[in-house]
Amino acid sequence: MMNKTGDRPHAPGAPPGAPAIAARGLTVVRGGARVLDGLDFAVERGTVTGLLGPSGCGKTTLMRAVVGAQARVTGTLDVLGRPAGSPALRDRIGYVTQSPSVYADLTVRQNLAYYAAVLGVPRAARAERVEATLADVDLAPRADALVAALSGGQRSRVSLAVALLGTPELLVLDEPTVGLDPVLRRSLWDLFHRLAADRGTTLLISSHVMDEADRCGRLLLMRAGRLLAEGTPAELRERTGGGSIEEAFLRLVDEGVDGGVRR
Ligand SMILES: Nc1ncnc2c1ncn2[C@@H]1O[C@H](COP(=O)(O)OP(=O)(O)OP(=O)(O)O)[C@@H](O)[C@H]1O
Repeated sequence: MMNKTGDRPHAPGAPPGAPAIAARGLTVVRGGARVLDGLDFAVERGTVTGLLGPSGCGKTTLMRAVVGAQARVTGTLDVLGRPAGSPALRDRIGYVTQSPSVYADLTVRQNLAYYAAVLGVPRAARAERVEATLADVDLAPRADALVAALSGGQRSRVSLAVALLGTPELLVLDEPTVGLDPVLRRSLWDLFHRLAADRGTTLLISSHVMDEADRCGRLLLMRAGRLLAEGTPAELRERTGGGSIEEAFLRLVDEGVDGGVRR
């Protein structure tokens, strides 16, 4: 199948089953420091993968590299079978940053209608796609409210809705549940799993809150620009003998697997 730009959907040599993200020796230098330092990992398609680590460990930088928005990236980084940043990936990836990027002086529905047009959703399908997306993020009751009048959590759901409009194959979400109440957090995680199960969407979701770890199918644990471990929550617990992912994380730090001082 050809896409809009006439490109093949997979890079030469990249099999259709290639991981959604494959990194080898991924390194990023910012302000003279290596903020990502030789990361090797893969994110399989159709998974909900959590990118966990303390504030400042490099999660946002990694996500920016994946979506092609980060300068000074070295090593290998393939996304959906193509080098990260390839123009052909643009409408196959949805990226939601920590700061909502929607228009405060438009209503929720007006924002979605505008972005549906920008994203090239056919005119005849737009209204239906907007309504379905409003329902997905649980914002139908606030559809006619100005974004300026919404709470922070509601605003971030409008940004999420914009990313969903394009039906991306890969969704990259930077701390989407920060500051949300537990009920809303649960409903968003349910939505993330539904997207993976029903549409085969791959989700890479960052959080600095370790208690969200068990909501993810797989985890990438980061610290200080390095990958401490990857696996399912159960695998990481088993490997470290820790009770919670937070304990597993601390054990990995103590073991010095991140290249820190070994005891
Ligand atoms: N523009 C910049 N120039 C130089 N260093 C930067 C720049 N932006 C970020 N950094 C540094 O890069 C490192 C990684 O930052 P990054 O934003 O990726 O971390 P993070 O894990 O997403 O943090 P948080 O959870 O607080 O969002 C930090 O040490 C930060 O100080």
